[in-house]
Amino acid sequence: MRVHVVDHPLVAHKLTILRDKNTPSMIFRQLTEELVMLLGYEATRGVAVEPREIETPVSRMTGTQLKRPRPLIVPILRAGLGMLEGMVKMAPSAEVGFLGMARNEETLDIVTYAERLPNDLTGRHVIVLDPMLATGGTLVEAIRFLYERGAERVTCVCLLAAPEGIERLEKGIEGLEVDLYLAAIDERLNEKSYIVPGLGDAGDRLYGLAE
Ligand SMILES: O=P(O)(O)OC[C@H]1O[C@H](OP(=O)(O)OP(=O)(O)O)[C@H](O)[C@@H]1O
Ligand SMILES: O=c1cc[nH]c(=O)[nH]1
Ligand SMILES: [Mg+2]
Repeated sequence: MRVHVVDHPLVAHKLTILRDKNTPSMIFRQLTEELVMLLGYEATRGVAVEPREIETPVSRMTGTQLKRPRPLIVPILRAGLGMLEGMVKMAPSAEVGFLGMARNEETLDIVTYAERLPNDLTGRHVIVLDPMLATGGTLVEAIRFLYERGAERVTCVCLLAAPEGIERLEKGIEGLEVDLYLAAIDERLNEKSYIVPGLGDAGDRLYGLAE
C-alpha cells in the first residue's frame, strides 16, 4: 500500500477548522467538500488516460481523455457521502456506486447494510471515499469486497487516519494494490477507538446524531 499525506497549507487550514468542535454542520459539510477537491486532485493523478484527436480553431492536435471504463467513485455511507460532491466536481464523468457500512460502536464489528455497485468491476479503477480510517476494519472490508468483484485498482481518499488503522489496513489487504490519500495522520485511537485528536464522529458532524 502506498500512503500519501497531502501536505499543503490550504489542506492544513481547512482541516483545523473542520476539527474544531464549534464548527457547525453547514460549514463542516462545505469544508469537507473543499478538502476532497484538494485531495481528489492528488488522488486522481494516476487515472488512466488515452490520446484523443481533436481540431482546435487553429490546427489538429492529439489531446488526452480519461480512458473507459471511467473511474468508479464509491462513498462509504454515511460519512463518505459528505465527500461525494467534491469528488464528482473533480471528475464529473466518473460513475458513482454506493456501499453502506457501519461499525458497531461496542464490538467494532462492521455491518454492510447497503450495496449498489456494478456486479462486475473488472478493469475498473475504484476511488473509495470515507473521511475516517480509525481501526481500519471498515476499509479492509470495503477494499476486499471491491477486489473480489474484480476491481483492477483501488484508491482510497480519507481525511484522517490513525496509525493503528493504517497498520491494520496494510496487513488486511496484503498483496492488493492500494493508494491511500490523507489530509493527516493523527496520534492514536482512544479507548473507544475514536481518532485522537481527530474530529469526532464524522457522520454525526455531517448529518446529526445516528440512531
Ligand atoms: O476504521 P473503523 O474503525 O472501521 O472506523 C471508521 C468508520 O467509522 C465511521 O463510520 P460509522 O461506522 O460511524 O458510520 P456512519 O458513517 O454512518 O456514521 C467512518 O466513516 C468509517 O466508515
Ligand atoms: O474518530 C472516529 C472514528 C471512527 N469514526 C468516526 O467518525 N470518527
Ligand atoms: Mg459514525
